[in-house]
Amino acid sequence: MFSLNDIPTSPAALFTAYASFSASMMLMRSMANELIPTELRNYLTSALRFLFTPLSSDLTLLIDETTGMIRNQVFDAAEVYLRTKISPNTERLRISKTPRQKALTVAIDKGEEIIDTFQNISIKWRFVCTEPDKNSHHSRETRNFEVTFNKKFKDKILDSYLPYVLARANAVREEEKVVKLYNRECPYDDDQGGGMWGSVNLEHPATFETLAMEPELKMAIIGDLDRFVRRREFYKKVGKAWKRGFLLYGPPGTGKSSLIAAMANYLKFDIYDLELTSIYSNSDLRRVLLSTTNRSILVIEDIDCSVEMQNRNSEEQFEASNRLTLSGLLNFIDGLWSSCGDERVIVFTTNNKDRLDPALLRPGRMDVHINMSYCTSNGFRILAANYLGVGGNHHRLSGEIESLIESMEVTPAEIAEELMKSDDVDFALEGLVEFLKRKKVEMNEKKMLEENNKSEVDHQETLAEEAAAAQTQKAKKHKIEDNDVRRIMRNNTR
Ligand SMILES: Nc1ncnc2c1ncn2[C@@H]1O[C@H](COP(=O)(O)OP(=O)(O)OP(=O)(O)O)[C@@H](O)[C@H]1O
Ligand SMILES: [Mg+2]
Repeated sequence: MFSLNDIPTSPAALFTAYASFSASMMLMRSMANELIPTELRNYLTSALRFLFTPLSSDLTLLIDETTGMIRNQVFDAAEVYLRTKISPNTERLRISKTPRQKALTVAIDKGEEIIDTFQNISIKWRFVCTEPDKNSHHSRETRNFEVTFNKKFKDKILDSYLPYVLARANAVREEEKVVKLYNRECPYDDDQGGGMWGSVNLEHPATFETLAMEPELKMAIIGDLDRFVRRREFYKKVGKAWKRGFLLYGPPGTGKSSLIAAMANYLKFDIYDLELTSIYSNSDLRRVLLSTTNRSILVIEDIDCSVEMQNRNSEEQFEASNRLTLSGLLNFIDGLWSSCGDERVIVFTTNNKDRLDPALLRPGRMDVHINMSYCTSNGFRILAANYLGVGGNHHRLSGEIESLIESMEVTPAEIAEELMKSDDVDFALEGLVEFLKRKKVEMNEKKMLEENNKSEVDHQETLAEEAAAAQTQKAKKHKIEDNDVRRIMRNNTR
């Protein structure tokens, strides 16, 4: 029998009693672990906890990592959201980084708590992990978040706070998104998500700020892209596929590919670089296009050269009837995207707009045509700021450079190449002046040569024309002579 006299009073006795109590608890726990299956044990623990917890004013929501086989989006969002809420009081953090990531991911560790406030409501998050059952091969660690707050705010938490967490997480993901470049030639895909496309991170640093283009044109393109991504409902209302086509044309080195990279970096859309010459049939094309994702840019470079795919010999084709043609491609892209693609941008580039198939130019096909042309003074200023860190118009040589640029055809790529030759501003700009002058002389010489050639050709043509005229005259004369002969002969026979 237990009596009050049995209660230990001295510290030593208290310690001994506590030690023996703990030992027997541990023994009981380990016996229970062996005898009672995990599920039942978990159930009993939570039932007992529920029975013995005094009625609380708090409510706790459980957010499991998965729902059945599928990941729970609220869990994933919470994980991202809580990364932004880590306070200096947090004691343990988990750090990770995949090869693709640029920065470390910092996340809370199991058992850690984070206190958040939303509209003056205090919300406690706890990250809970349960160990896998050692006796079962299939069991794995389960992870969930517990969200605890005052019961009276239940509706506000469910209707406003959790949607807010989801939206914030999406925004963070957008910010952190690494734009990818998919290419069918690329042999690997780190994320294993590209299907038949290999991918690498798009490391192209081009942004709209660094692009040498007329500011108005730049603003117009940015405005167009902004409008496009905002207009989901509009496209739905008018029954059009939510896509936008761009045709970029201009000489090599004027920034067509750079503009595509700038668009991708701006929209945070992945790029699918489609090499049409590697596609042999419509079914091939369908498979490839179907494996691209929404919110992406499909790029077909040098479309005028790709048109030559029509001329491949029939042995290379799987079947003649299945042969890939440009208009087939366009119809297919239109059809496909009308039915299953959302928020797609398609960009064609060409060096020769005049050589393009009219099917590509007809209204409604490529929504925006952009002429990427030779460098202007404005373009030079941007390049000088990018490459040398100077406001291009503040240098003693700026005036000379700008008037040279305005008087000739020089591409941004050529200017960029010159500016890269030295870190020394004076040296680089002097080099650029030299280059521009040399190029101008060469261009003038070429022009003169062409003109000479032309006048030589003209002269030859004139000579040829004169010779032809003389020949005609001669022929006519012969005729007259002949006629004369005939007349004389006729006269003679009379
Ligand atoms: N408008 C520009 N603004 C900034 N840099 C540019 C511009 N145009 C060209 N460059 C520079 O020149 C390089 C080549 O340009 P880019 O590949 O974009 O030209 P392109 O028009 O696509 O040429 P191609 O017709 O040969 O494909 C770029 O990497 C960039 O450094
Ligand atoms: Mg290019």
